[in-house]
Amino acid sequence: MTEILTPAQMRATEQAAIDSGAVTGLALMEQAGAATRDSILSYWPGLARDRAHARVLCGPGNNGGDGYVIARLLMDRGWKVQVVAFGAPDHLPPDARRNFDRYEGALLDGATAPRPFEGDLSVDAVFGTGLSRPISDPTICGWLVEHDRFTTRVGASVAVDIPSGLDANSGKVLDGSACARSALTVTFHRAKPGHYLAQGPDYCGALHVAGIGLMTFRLISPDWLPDLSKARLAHKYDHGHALVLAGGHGKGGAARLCARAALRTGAGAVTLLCPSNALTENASQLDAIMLRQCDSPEDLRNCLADTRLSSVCLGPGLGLGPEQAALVATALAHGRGLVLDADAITHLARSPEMAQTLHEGCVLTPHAGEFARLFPEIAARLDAPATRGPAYSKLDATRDAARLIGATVLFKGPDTVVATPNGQAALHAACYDRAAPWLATAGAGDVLAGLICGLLARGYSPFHAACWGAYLHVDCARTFGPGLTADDLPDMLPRVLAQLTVPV
Ligand SMILES: NC(=O)C1=CN([C@@H]2O[C@H](COP(=O)(O)OP(=O)(O)OC[C@H]3O[C@@H](n4cnc5c(N)ncnc54)[C@H](O)[C@@H]3O)[C@@H](O)[C@H]2O)[C@@H](O)CC1
Ligand SMILES: [K+]
Repeated sequence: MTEILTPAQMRATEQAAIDSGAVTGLALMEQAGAATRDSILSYWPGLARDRAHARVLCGPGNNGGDGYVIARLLMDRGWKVQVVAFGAPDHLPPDARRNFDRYEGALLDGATAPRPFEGDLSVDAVFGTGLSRPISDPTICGWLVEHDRFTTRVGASVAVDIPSGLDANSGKVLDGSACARSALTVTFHRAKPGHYLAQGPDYCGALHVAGIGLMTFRLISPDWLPDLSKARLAHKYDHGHALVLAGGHGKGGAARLCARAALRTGAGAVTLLCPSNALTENASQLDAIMLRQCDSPEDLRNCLADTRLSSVCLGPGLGLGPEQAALVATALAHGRGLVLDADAITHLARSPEMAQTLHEGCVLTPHAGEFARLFPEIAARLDAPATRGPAYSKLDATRDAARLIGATVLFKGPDTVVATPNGQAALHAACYDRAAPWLATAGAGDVLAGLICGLLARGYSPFHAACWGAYLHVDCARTFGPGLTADDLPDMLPRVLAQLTVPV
């Protein structure tokens, strides 16, 4: 399903992101310009090679501001660029004005008579979603006619956000307005109705929808999950190798639950690492899962030297002593996909230096208590009574935590929120038709950590592994139903996966 936003919804999304402090209008404009440049270079690879000559028509608003960014970025690549500027610079909105000032190339006043362009690429950044009335200014109309002719004659032309003169809401050319066709339209974040309705497709040419770093927040739903089947001819290590660290003698149950879940997600191999005093205990309870001794950070380093290892999980039943803290530090130094749960989170909370070594490959899976230990100020803000709307939410808290710590955070609960350091976020709410009250059972969290570790091993991103792990976790619980214990969860995965995947 591809979501479409009306221009008003798009403006509200941008404004909300700016108001939240997550991004500035200037940063969005820079991203919009960079995304357009990237689309140009990928759509016309020949131009990318040849250091082409571009003309950019820049309007009096923020669409024009995008145009100034594009002009600068193409010049940075060695292109020859000419901007045709409409409207007085002093009347440009602030972000567009900043980019007008940063552009140091050739500039032609848009009030001069329109002339044909003999270069390689023409860019229409005259009006975007701010178009509110027909374009009637004869000189602007003349320049748009030139752009339209260039599209027919040369072919390499781009509309920024929407062809100027086209209404982004209806796809209609405003009555009596000039409107220029382009070969390619690059719009931002989401397509608008006008790209698809009425005359829209005819004027847009091809359509690229480019991300500009706007935060999104989605519900984790089955239509979002990938086909988790295994490739027919693949080798086991093609599906990754997960490593799970276990605690000492008598403490291995949590790690075994975690390892079983990781293997059931389809990871090619799972190895449990444990101290020598726990080898017998674990050996007597594991078959498909490999077992290896680990009594020191040196042992862990040796193990991590195997390049086939694609993810690691630490925390369930690990222990809170200094030896285990050293293991967490060693795993973090290795930079692989890493799930940090339970005791590993406590080690991070105790050592700000260690927390600083977290990286983008890490997923932290705190429950509310662990979250409060790791992020006391954020937790206090979340726990404070909501006296005014909009009140600080679990979504806000998880996003702030992920940004602060520089890793993906999955904040557990019946309402589980996943967020990344760049503000991407998703929610899995085990309520309504997804309620899973039997999931409130000892060891369920260890299984979740294992699911995420297995998906990381298979090559999914930390964000997706966390989101899909949360979804599978609840599906397993719902599939088993009443009487569920954590041991049952991994054994439910085959049934859950069979419903999600295309049978081979
Ligand atoms: N708001 C944001 O944060 C972002 C906006 N972006 C760009 O900004 C565009 C929207 O910018 P604006 O809202 O400044 O609007 P536009 O740049 O589309 O239009 C500028 C202004 O021209 C005036 N105008 C409308 N119709 C006219 C006409 N027929 N003749 C003469 N003047 C007319 C209006 O006062 C309008 O505000 C988007 O399409 C997109 O390209 C991007 O930079 C991404 C971030
Ligand atoms: K435009």
